Parts: sequence; C-alpha cells; structure tokens
Amino acid sequence: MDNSFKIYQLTSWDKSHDIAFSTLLISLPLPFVLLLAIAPLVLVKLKGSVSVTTSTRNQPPLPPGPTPWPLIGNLPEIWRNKPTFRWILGLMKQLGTDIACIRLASTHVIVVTSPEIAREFLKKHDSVFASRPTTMATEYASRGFLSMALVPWGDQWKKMRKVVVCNVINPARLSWLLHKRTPEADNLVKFIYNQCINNQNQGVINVRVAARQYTGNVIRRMLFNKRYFGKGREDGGPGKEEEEHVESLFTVLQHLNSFILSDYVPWLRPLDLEGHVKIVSEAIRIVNGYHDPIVDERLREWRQGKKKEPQDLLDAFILAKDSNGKPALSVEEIKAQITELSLATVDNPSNAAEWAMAEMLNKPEILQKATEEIDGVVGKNRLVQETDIPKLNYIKCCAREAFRLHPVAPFNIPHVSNSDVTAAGYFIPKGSHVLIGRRGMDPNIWDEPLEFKPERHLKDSWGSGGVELMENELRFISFGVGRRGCIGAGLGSAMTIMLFARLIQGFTWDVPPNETKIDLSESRDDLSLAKPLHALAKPRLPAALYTSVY
Ligand code: HEM
Repeated sequence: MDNSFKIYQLTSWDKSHDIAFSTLLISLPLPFVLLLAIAPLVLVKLKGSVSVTTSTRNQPPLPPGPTPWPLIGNLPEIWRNKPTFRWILGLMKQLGTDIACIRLASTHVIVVTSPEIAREFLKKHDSVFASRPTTMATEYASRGFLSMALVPWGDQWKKMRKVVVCNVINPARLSWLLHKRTPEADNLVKFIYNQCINNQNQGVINVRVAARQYTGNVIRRMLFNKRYFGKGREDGGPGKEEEEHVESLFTVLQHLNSFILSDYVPWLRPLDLEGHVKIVSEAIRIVNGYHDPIVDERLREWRQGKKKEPQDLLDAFILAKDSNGKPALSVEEIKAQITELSLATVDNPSNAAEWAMAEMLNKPEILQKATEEIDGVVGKNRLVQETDIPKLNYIKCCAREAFRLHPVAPFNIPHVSNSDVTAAGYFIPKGSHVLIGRRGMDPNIWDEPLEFKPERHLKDSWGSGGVELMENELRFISFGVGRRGCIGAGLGSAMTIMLFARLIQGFTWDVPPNETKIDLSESRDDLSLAKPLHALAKPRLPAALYTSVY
C-alpha cells in the first residue's frame, strides 16, 4: 500500500505518548496551541480549489473534493463552516459531483449522494466497507467499543451482533413482547386525550414530545419492563426522569458523528475545543445513571434465585449463553448494548412521525386519505393494532415518504473501508470514512423530489406483503443493507407505523389557532423540524377507547 494513504488509527487515544503530549498542550496557552495546529498553513496550499488526485502507478484518482492543506487537510474548512454536513453537501452541489473526498488530517472522508454509487459501496463492496470509525462520542456511548453499531469490524462486533440477533432483537422476541408495546401505544393516545379534555394549551399538542416519549416508553418497557424510572405522571406523560432520559439520548445522538477536530487529530481531545466531550460525557452519565442500577439489581435477583422467568430484553441479555453454557456477555457489555439499543430506537420513528404529520397538516387531502384508510381497515370502535399494519399501505407510503424526504440524519452511520478498493472508478484508500446521503433526492428517480407525495411509493413497493419501509435499492436510506444493515427494521417499522397510525386514528388534527400553515423549515444544525410540531388535536373516537387503556 502506498504510504501516503496510511491512516492514523484513532484508537491510539489512550496511548501514553498521546496523554503526555496532551498534558503538555493543556499547560500551554490556547493561542499557542492553535498556532501549533495551524502552523502547516504557512506552507503553500498545493493546488487550486478542487483536488483531483492522480497516481503515478496507474491508480485511479481519489474522488474530487476541496484541495487539502498539507498535513491538516480540510480541517480549517470544517472548523469555519458549521454545520459541516451543510458545507459538504453545498460544496458537492457546486462541484456537480455525487461523490467527493474531503481530507480531514490524514483521514479520507468519502461522501456519496447517488443511489448507484451507494449500491456499489454497500452491496458490491459490502465486506470492504464493513467497519466503523472510532470517534470520541462513539467511544463514550459504547463504553469503549463494547457494543455493536458503533464498533469497528472485528471479533467484538461479530460476537455482539450474533448474541443480540439470536437472543434479543429478532422476530420471536418481537412477538413475545407485543404485550409490552401495545400498552405504550395505548398510553400515547391517553396522554394526548388528557391534554385535549383538560384543555391544556387549548388542545394544542406538542407532537414532538408525545412522539419521543412514545419511543422512549416502548424501549424502556421492552428492556426494563417499566415505563417510568420514577413516579411518572397520572395523565400518561413523562415524569422529569423520562424527560431527562430521552433528552440525554437525543443529545448523544446529535453528537455521535459530528466532525469535531479531535476525531481526526486525537491528541486535541483533552482540549475539548468544541465542548463536545463535556456535553457527551454528561449525557451518557445521565443515561447510564438510569440504566446501570436496574441492570445491577436484576443481575442480583437472578443470582439470588429471586427471578425464575425472563420478562423483558434485559433478562434475555442476562440469560444469553455462549457455546460453553457460560454467560455470553459481561456486565459491561450488557450495559453498553442496552444504551446502544435505546439510542437506536428513540429517534427514527419519532422523527418520521413528526415530519409526516407536519407535511400532512399542510396537505389536508393526504391526511384525509390516510384517515380514511385506517377507518376502512380498523373502523372507529377499536384502536389500530400491529396486526393491522400489513393492510395499512397508504399509511406506510406516508411514513416511507417521511424517511425519504426527512431522514433523521443527513448521512448513514459512517462505514470504514478495511482495505484499498476501487469504487465508482475512484481509488478509496483503506481506512476511509464513507458517508452515504440518506435523503432520496435524485430527480431521475423521484419526480418533484422536494414534494411530499406518498402515492409515489404505491407503484414500486407493492409486493405480496404490501408496502414496506425498507429500501433495499438504497434510493434513500431507511434501514441500510448488508453486514452493517439495521437489525431492528421489524421493530422500527412497527413502532413508526403504530405511532403514526394511532395519532391519525385517535384525533382530528389542525394547524394551531391563528396560524394558517405549519412552518416546515428545517433546523440549521440537523434535519429535524426547526420548531417542534405543535398542532390542534380533537378526539374522534368513543371516549372509552382512550380511557379504558392500560
Ligand atoms: C425506524 C426505525 C429505524 C431506522 C430507520 C433505523 C435505521 C438504521 C440505519 C440506517 C442503520 C445503519 C445501516 C448502515 O450502517 O448501513 C442502522 C443500524 C443499526 N440499527 Fe437501526 N434503525 C431503526 C430502528 C432500530 C431499532 C428499533 C433497533 C434495535 C432495537 C436498531 C438497531 C440497529 C443496530 C444495532 C444497528 C447497527 C448494526 C451494525 O452496525 O452491525 N435500529 N439502523
């Protein structure tokens, strides 16, 4: 391999020379440190504004991208241009390319926005791109890379994926725990109903809070057999513990892959220049502060023989055995994986439901059609159930359209290449971080790509099982594909549809009084709605359906 493409391994973070160097740096005044960091800038920037690298050995070029500065690459650009994802996507538009290479210190960050190239990376070269980067936030969130989604390719990932798929997240477990998910769907309509009848905020509901608490409740119930860490609330809403839990999970998610300098220059981490170390460590401390005592107590109960029957996913983790009949996972691994599953569950379904509702409030004819579908399939004398999902094809089209137009993040979870490879005619060096755009915007595939048009999914997803939220051709990324594809597509789909269908079935929705339209502006820093969706809800089913729920 050409030495110029050697990648600095971030896992060297805790090596003693880094610590010593970092300690030295901390003791220096900040301006001096920055001067050290930008010293290479005094060197001449090598080329023009666009770099197209060619090789002396007939090697294909790197994908086009901004010319890197010597040593530090494009770090000054990502420091200056926040949020980085908007800068990268804007740059690619300017360059007219759907694959780009951004150099961040010695790391090649390859960004892909075309489905065809995405398929080449994640299908044709799936095994090459099966690793993950090691960032500050992924290290904290995974307790030092003990879990699955955030862990590089290797034995730890293989072990965790096998244990979780065989013992914890699979179709059998999903149906085993249906009786824990349904009460949370019931609680969702109860919580909104109570706000309506109490005329809280004149019936204007914060849909984001309701959606995020539903996803938080489902995963807490499935993992720990409880909705509330504390006393909870009579009206079905979150107590302060649940608010803090869900908020902290979202804080971690927002910082997981956020282009901070020290993810590319690890010795900068102790300086915490962007303040992310403080934010992420505090959020993880809060999350683990809720989870860990429950895990420890449950282990004690099993050891002391107080527990005999598994009741939830935590029990499934504890009872999982390896081929020698020994516990498959250490306590730390169980705790790491539980946090990761919580992170994986809360954001996508709630974001899709909130966006779909916002879009549909501005297009009442779509909302009307979705409501009619549920009334036709389910009627108004019982609440929609997971068993109804196969028949709710239009509802699924609306959710698919929310995933296409408003994914929870601009890029898929990053992949890392295990070896040099040529893809899409470009040289992709070993260790490259590959970011695949999640939005489905290609005008050759999607007519009027910026429009929310659920009908577009009726045509092409209508297989024998009806419409699905999976998108195997990667025309947008919902659950991904291949070795690192989502293991929770079944659960994630069920949660998204139940949340969304219960909102629509349970209430008529309107824009708040004194407003004519929902403001669909996107947040500057991520792809969420800039302002949490608030909408006027009115119950539309017999009162007993809201009040007789668990
Ligand atoms: C609508 C809900 C969900 C969506 C849209 C979604 C989407 C995704 C995506 C895009 C990936 C990355 C695929 C890749 O790297 O190419 C992923 C990975 C993953 N998801 Fe999900 N997910 C959802 C729900 C869940 C749930 C409910 C769980 C588990 C309880 C889960 C567990 C995971 C795990 C463990 C991975 C990492 C797999 C690995 O790296 O080996 N997800 N998901």
